[in-house]
Amino acid sequence: MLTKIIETKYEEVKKIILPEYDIFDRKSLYKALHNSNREIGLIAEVKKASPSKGIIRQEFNPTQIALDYMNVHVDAMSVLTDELYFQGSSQYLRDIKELVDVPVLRKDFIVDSLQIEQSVRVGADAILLIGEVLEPTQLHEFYSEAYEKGLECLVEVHSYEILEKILKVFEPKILGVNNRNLKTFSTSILQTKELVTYIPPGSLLVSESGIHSHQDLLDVKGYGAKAVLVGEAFMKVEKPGDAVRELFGEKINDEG
Ligand SMILES: O=P(O)(O)OC[C@@H](O)[C@@H](O)c1c[nH]c2ccccc12
Repeated sequence: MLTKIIETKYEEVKKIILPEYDIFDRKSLYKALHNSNREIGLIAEVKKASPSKGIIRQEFNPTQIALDYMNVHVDAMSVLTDELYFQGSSQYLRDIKELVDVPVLRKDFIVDSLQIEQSVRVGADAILLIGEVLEPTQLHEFYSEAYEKGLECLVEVHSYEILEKILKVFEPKILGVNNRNLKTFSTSILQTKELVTYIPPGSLLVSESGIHSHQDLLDVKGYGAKAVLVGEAFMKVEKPGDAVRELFGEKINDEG
């Protein structure tokens, strides 16, 4: 599946028409997670569908979801912009960026530097770079290019093998362990536990995917994650904000 997604990306990149340059007030993802409102940083995801789960949220109103996330003070938001496989859109990201005052991560499969410029112009504060998709030197080039343009990167890996290769080249400031194997789609939060000892002390560790319960949250925090990236658990329920509070074991009262 990953191979197919990447093939599609290379085709899409050929057809990119860059939007007009616009001015956005960039926010730091690193700082937001580092100075989290909670015991562990939270990136809340806005995602309608995925190749592994199909449609996750039928009634999908991205700005409404973003407002709901704002109400419960998430530290950052992740917006899927891939259209074909995740039913996302860069327009969703732009709309959300204009509405919220937390950093917005563009969740897509970056394979070409044109997509970085596109991310700048649609208002992203950060982009995702996937270790399983890019060669380490290429990833590092994209990383530097993004930072030069005022964007930050979440560098994601699933396996130790890929992490090791990347760390030979550089140490990303924000490092994500994706608990989901992008080839098989199976998730296990133990992936975070397994890789945590190899994460450089200067990198902020984000545990991504497959976090559903308060216990999962406590577990990854116990392993040493400094932040979590959660999508499905919030998207499945009518009010994503309620699910945020539930995940953190916070009391939900009707007035709030
Ligand atoms: O919905 P979940 O299991 O909470 O996962 C969120 C996020 O980690 C996941 O959407 C994701 C992580 N890495 C990705 C790369 C591409 C697309 C999506 C992803």
